[in-house]
Amino acid sequence: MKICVFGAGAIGGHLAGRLARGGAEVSLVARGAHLAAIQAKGLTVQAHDGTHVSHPKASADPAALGPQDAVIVTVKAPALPAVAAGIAPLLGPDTAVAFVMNGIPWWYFLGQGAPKGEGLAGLRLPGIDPEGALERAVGLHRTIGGVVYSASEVVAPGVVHSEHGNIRVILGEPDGTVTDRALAIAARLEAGGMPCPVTPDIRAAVWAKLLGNLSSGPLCVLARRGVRDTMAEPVLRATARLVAEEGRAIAAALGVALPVADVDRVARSNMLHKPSILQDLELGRPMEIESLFEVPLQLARATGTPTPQLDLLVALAKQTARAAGLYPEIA
Ligand SMILES: NC(=O)C1=CN([C@@H]2O[C@H](COP(=O)(O)OP(=O)(O)OC[C@H]3O[C@@H](n4cnc5c(N)ncnc54)[C@H](OP(=O)(O)O)[C@@H]3O)[C@@H](O)[C@H]2O)C=CC1
Ligand SMILES: CC(C)(CO)C(=O)C(=O)O
Repeated sequence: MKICVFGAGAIGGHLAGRLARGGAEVSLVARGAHLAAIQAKGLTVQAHDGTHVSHPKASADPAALGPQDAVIVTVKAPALPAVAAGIAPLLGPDTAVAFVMNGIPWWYFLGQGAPKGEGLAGLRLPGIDPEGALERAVGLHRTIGGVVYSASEVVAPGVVHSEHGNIRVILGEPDGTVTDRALAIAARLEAGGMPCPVTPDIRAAVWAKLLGNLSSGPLCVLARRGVRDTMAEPVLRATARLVAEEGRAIAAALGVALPVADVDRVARSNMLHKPSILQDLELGRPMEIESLFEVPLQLARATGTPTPQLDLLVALAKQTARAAGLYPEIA
């Protein structure tokens, strides 16, 4: 099975390594020093189950890789317009495109399985897919939703480190059907050591993961410390739980009933890992503020859900991003 990972940084690198181990004909789109290192020395993935080096075909130019059976998109959300502009050469008539990323995805309100509430059905999210470029370039018919649990970082060009063994990808079609194409990608990931259930309710999986990003992201950005160090301050751990509860309330208002256990899980999180949004701040890279924080808050407003903790923390996180030149100033 030919699978291309578009944006093979921390997560994409980890997945590409797993796919290679699982016997897929894997290629990747990357750039800069990371690409040069992969081309020269291969892709190294350091994980709980060992260090694995693979040699996938790698290019900055999708045209050099050609049509695929599946593409897995693992860029940060601000890079999605570039994916829209560049993905065409990877697409054949039946190519599936799985978006395995954090945050509210561009397709959330589209298609059969989407929320039907007033003002929500068919809602486009221009903060995530400006001018619908991705929807046009990929289309809902190709799209598979994805969520990933893997605390990962590019620790040197060509080298991805993943912190713990509690890893998994969850795939799901936006319309809730369990398709052969999703199962085929999942089988390749599983063969490479990445558990990969295919769910009929990918929107619930999106929110269950997002609770973690909401509860730890803004606080770690403000503290500029990893999860464990940030949450060592008891008030901040208590706040993380309140924020997760607010996220759960937004999800509920959209028809996604998450168990309290999801709040418990994220409120207990004790990983050393610096959330990827903090990695971006520290490295001066565009931050995923829209898909992780802003859109959830817009949905809170649209559904009349109070989110006082999140309002304050996201406002402060945005100011931090602005001070670093990584988020637009208020006009
Ligand atoms: N890191 C983590 O622990 C986790 C991250 N996630 C989510 O996974 C997604 C990916 O995050 P992560 O892997 O950390 O991000 P990274 O920044 O590490 O990886 C994205 C990669 O895509 C590359 N890229 C972006 N645009 C292009 C382009 N046009 N052409 C070629 N390469 C491109 C980037 O290159 P460059 O660096 O040059 O911009 C980078 O190497 C995000 O949604 C994130 O929130 C989810 C769970 C955990
Ligand atoms: C912190 C973590 C692992 C989970 O919330 C994450 O998703 C990220 O680094 O972006």
